[in-house]
Amino acid sequence: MENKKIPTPYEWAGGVGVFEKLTEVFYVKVLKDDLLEKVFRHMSPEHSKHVAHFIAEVLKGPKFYSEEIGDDALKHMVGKHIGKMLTEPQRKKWMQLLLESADEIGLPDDPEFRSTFVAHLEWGTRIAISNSQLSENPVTKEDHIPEWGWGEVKGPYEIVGSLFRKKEQ
Ligand code: HEM
Repeated sequence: MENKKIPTPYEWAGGVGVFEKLTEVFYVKVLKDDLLEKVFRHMSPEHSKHVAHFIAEVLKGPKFYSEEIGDDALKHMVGKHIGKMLTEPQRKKWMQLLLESADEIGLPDDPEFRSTFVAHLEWGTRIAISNSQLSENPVTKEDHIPEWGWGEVKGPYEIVGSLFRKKEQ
């Protein structure tokens, strides 16, 4: 693995256009969904792009969302969920539709990428539900937008041939 640059999950996914396409397809589904339509019917025109840019930034892409929103980007994002009283069935549906959209647009489906991608979303949606029960924004100046790497599975960049090949020490 010497001298080999490890791609970020963002790069592996294919760049910002892929994330924008993902959320575009996702919100078409959301607005047709019984559980989620009422949650998102008043979303801002930039919402889909902002969510795409946030996820791209978390997966170690360029700081699109931070640059668009400014210093308080995380507080702004969390603030959008505060008081919304989102439910677990809504969260589950959000996950289901997002992952269906991922398959539809051909987001990489190798086990390593999907594992880190789903891990982030599973974590993020649970935080969103939890924040939505609050009436005040808990984000402080010390908090920052998370960064999500490859995690324990290691990346597909290490896998040539068998998925289960034993790694050289
Ligand atoms: C990993 C999971 C999630 C991420 C990354 C995420 C990301 C975001 C971002 C970046 C915004 C702010 C958009 C902007 O600045 O214009 C936002 C707003 C919002 N999110 Fe989430 N979110 C997640 C999960 C959820 C879930 C599970 C729900 C509901 C079931 C939800 C409901 C909303 C709503 C209602 C808004 C406000 C929409 C608007 O007024 O424009 N989010 N989300």
